[in-house]
Order: sequence, then structure tokens, then C-alpha cells
Amino acid sequence: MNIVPSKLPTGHPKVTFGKVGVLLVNLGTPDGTDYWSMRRYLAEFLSDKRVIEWSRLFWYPILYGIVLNKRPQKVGKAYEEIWNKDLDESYLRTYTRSQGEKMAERLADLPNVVVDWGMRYGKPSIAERMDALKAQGCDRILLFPLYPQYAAATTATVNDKAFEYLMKQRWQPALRTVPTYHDDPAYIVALANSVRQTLSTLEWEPQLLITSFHGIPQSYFKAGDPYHCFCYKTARLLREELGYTEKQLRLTFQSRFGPEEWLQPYTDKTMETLAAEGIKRVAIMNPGFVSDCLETLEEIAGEAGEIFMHHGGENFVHIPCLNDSVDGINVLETVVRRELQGWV
Ligand SMILES: C=CC1=C(C)c2cc3[nH]c(cc4nc(cc5[nH]c(cc1n2)c(C)c5CCC(=O)O)C(CCC(=O)O)=C4C)c(C)c3C=C
Ligand SMILES: [Fe+2]
Ligand SMILES: [Fe+2]
Repeated sequence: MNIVPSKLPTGHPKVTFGKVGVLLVNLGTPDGTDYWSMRRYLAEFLSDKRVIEWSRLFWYPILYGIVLNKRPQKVGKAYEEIWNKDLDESYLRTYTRSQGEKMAERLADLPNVVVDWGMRYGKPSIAERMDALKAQGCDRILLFPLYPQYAAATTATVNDKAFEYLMKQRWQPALRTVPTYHDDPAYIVALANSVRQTLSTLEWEPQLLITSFHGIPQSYFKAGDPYHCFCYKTARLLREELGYTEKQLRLTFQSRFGPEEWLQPYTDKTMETLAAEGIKRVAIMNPGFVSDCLETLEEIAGEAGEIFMHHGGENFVHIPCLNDSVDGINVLETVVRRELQGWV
């Protein structure tokens, strides 16, 4: 409920309150595939201390001297291959917007709840959308980093950014952050349904299902990041839900960046050796990604498939992420309604 401005004493600043905001936040994405858009995006992303933990004194000369000169062109070409040409944006932004819109429809029975969406890097920024929620009278905000498996490089940096915004506010909204939901039954069932759905369209049967998660450096894992265990738990629960044996489902880690050792087994290396093991029909999915994006469409559906076929594979299918499917929104709605308890 908002105080009607006409009832306020003369000279009293306008006050709005009484609503609850739900802010969905994904990683982010460049505004375009050109050099400068890519460079701006990568500079913001790769100067985040939660993403690259090396000392700034060591990392910045490499970032500004080498990475930001070469990588924008290379990665821009990869983005071009998976760009949503209809809306002139990446699919990550298309799906995140659609998730926000569909979530708002699902929560229509809660008239005091306002749903919005934003990105950790690039636009729309977390600060911009938190400002917009406040302006609409949200004095409580549920912040939902869209990562089923908590990691410092993803969930924590979204939370950091929201708290950084709060540091500058005179009237801070109360903030709740959504915890890891890697073992939520709604999430596991939705993943299993997506596997069954894709496999039902095939004329062949996979010998192996690979669950490929984004990796993190080994050093982050050794420093206590729980991400590794959360990925393994998701994969185990999915295997049990599907009724597969341990041989029928394998977990791998993708998207290595830089010279460090990352979590293993690596997805690309695994794809090279499967056929030699006698595994020639493979399905692969990315349970850690709420939306399809560069890392799933280009690196897995594209590159990983090519590696597999080049090394003797015969059949390959990529199972899409949950995206804005009915099941995908069911998962997000289940988590949001649970975390809103006591506020609505
Ligand atoms: C050290 C670098 C990186 C860490 C650690 C990292 C962790 C991490 N990332 C995701 C999800 C996504 N990453 C995406 C792209 C991407 N990731 C890195 C680096 C690290 N990620 C880079 C440099 C990039 C940009 C592309 C590139 O230059 O290779 C994306 C896709 C964004 C898109 O617009 O499509 C996602 C999503 C997770 C879940 C994670 C750790 C758990
Ligand atoms: Fe990443
Ligand atoms: Fe673990």
C-alpha cells in the first residue's frame, strides 16, 4: 500500500512502500557482437574478483594488455553464430526476459509482488532494476541468482552487487537471497522430463547421457567452494530419477579459461575418447544453465558435438536447457514461492 501523496504534510518527500520485488538475475551478455560491445562486456566480467581471483597487480596487465585485445574478436565471432537475429540480442537475454514475464504471470495471484529481471554484467544492471523496484514501492526484495548450483563466481557475485547497491541507499529495502537449489525435487523432475522429451524424438537410443557443467578452477574448489559437490548431487539425483545406472550417466566440466587446472573430467577431452570406449551414441545436457547461451549452444551443441563425431561418434544430440518452458518456469516458481514465505 502506498501513502497517497496528497495526504502527506506539505514539504514531505514522496514515500512508496508495501510491495515485494522479485528480481531474477542471470550472468549477462554483450549488447552486440562487435569488438567494442564484446570488449566492454568482457572487461566488466573479467575484472570481477569473484571470477578471476588472481592479484590485480598480476592480472590487470594480462587482461588489458592481452585478453581484451584478442578475445573480443574471437568470442564475438562465436556469439554471431548463436545470436538471436530476430531481436538482435543473445538468447540468454531473450530467455531471461521471457522468464521474468512468465514468472509475473504465474504470480498474478499475489498483487503486491512485482517481478523484474537483470544481469550481473551488462544491461539491465542489478542497480538499475533494484532502483526501479524501489520506485514502485518495493521495500522487500527477493534476489534470485539464476544458478541452480551455488558458486562464488556466480551466485555470490550477484549477491555482492545487490549489497553494493544497498550500501548507497538511505532507505534500504530488506533483501533476501535465494539459496542453491541443486537438489530441489521440482528441478530434478524438470530435468528428467526434458531428457525424456528430447529422447522421445530420436530414432536412436543414446548409450550415454553426459551432464556437462561449467567448470571452475581447481584452486577455487580447494579453497572451499561447494560448487563441485552440488553438481555431483544434481547429477546423482537426476540419474536416480531417470532410473539410469552409473554407466549410463557421466558428469563432466566445460568452459576452461586460462592456464590453471580446472575441475575434471573435462567435457572436450571426454568427447575425444568416447568412441574408442565403444560409446558411439551420446546425449548431452547442461543442467547448471537455466538458459541456453554461448556456453551451451556454441560450445556444447556445436563444438562438443563436432569433436565427438570427428573422433568416431555416430549419433549426438544436445538436450536444450529448461529456458522458458512450462517445466522451467515451474522450477523457478516453486523456488520463488518457497522463498517468499512470510513476506506474502
Ligand atoms: C575464470 C573465469 C570464469 C569462471 C570462474 C566462470 C564461472 C562460471 N561461469 C558460468 C556461466 C557462464 N559463463 C559464461 C561465459 C563466460 N565465462 C567466462 C569465464 C568464467 N566463468 C568467460 C570469459 C565467458 C565469456 C565467453 C568467453 O569469453 O569465453 C556464460 C555465457 C554468457 C552468454 O552471454 O552466453 C555463462 C552462462 C558459471 C555457471 C560458472 C561457475 C559455476
Ligand atoms: Fe563462465
Ligand atoms: Fe565435492
